[in-house]
Amino acid sequence: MTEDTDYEVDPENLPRRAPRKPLGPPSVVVDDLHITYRVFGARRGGTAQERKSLWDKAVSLGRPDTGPITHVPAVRGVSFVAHHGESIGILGTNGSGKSTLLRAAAGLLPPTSGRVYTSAEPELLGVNAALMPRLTGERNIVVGGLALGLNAKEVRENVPAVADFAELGDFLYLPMSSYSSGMASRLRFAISTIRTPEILMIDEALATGDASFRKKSTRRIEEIREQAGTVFFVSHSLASVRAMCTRALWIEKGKLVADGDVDEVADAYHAFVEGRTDASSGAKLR
Ligand SMILES: Nc1ncnc2c1ncn2[C@@H]1O[C@H](COP(=O)(O)OP(=O)(O)OP(=O)(O)O)[C@@H](O)[C@H]1O
Repeated sequence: MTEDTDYEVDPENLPRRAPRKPLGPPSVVVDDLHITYRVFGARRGGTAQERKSLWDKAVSLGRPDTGPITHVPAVRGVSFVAHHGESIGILGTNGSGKSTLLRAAAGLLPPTSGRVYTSAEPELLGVNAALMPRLTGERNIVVGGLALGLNAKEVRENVPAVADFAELGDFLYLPMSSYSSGMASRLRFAISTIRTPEILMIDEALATGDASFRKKSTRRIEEIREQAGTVFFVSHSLASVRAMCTRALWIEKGKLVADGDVDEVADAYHAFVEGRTDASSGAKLR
């Protein structure tokens, strides 16, 4: 077993994927996207290229302890077109660039080069989605709802349903700092899906939920997809990706090595993490 294949999720516990419908128009177009992080003062030395860059010298000026900037190419030339009505799993081993790709597609990271076009503002739901730990669950629902564009009346009307979906019980009136990670992650999911977003991006949000919550959230994602939204889902759980997605992108070392039917890509990825094939064999699926 490897850390990249989650055997804890019993596929029998997940609802069956709905039959595929004809796809709608494009919702997200990613064109030759490159994202390179710049890490300041990561180490002394650096390559000749790094030492030569005037920009790098300029930003290090006056900081004698700072080594040259290290460039971390997290996404390298990824292109794909997502359509309304698709749910797309993003697979890849640790550090392969999944979260970076998702954050860039959500407009939270500027491309180093390349373009991202979206038909609506994507809703990014992640384990780090910003809720406020000192506020109660109830206040966080209100703040989150307002941030999503609901009016005060709609927010008030939605509080009981969100609290119920997140299974908060009496914790609704306690600060979020007292919540377990599972409870906090259920609340994030419930808030982010108060209204049906056109493009929903989920980064491992379901990983901490128990089997029954995963079932419930999988159904909600299915509803969003059926209402012709596009769902992106980054997860290490192959079972969840297979259950929830119609298509999968597999990235390794920042490059897209496979893009196709979820079962075919998941099989190729599974064989790769089990050490039976190399990543290049997945490229056939593209
Ligand atoms: N803020 C950052 N600054 C510098 N490098 C980063 C930053 N965030 C990610 N990286 C690097 O970019 C690469 C891709 O990271 P990313 O988090 O996108 O991968 P991932 O596939 O989502 O990983 P995981 O499965 O472990 O969550 C990694 O080498 C990582 O170390």
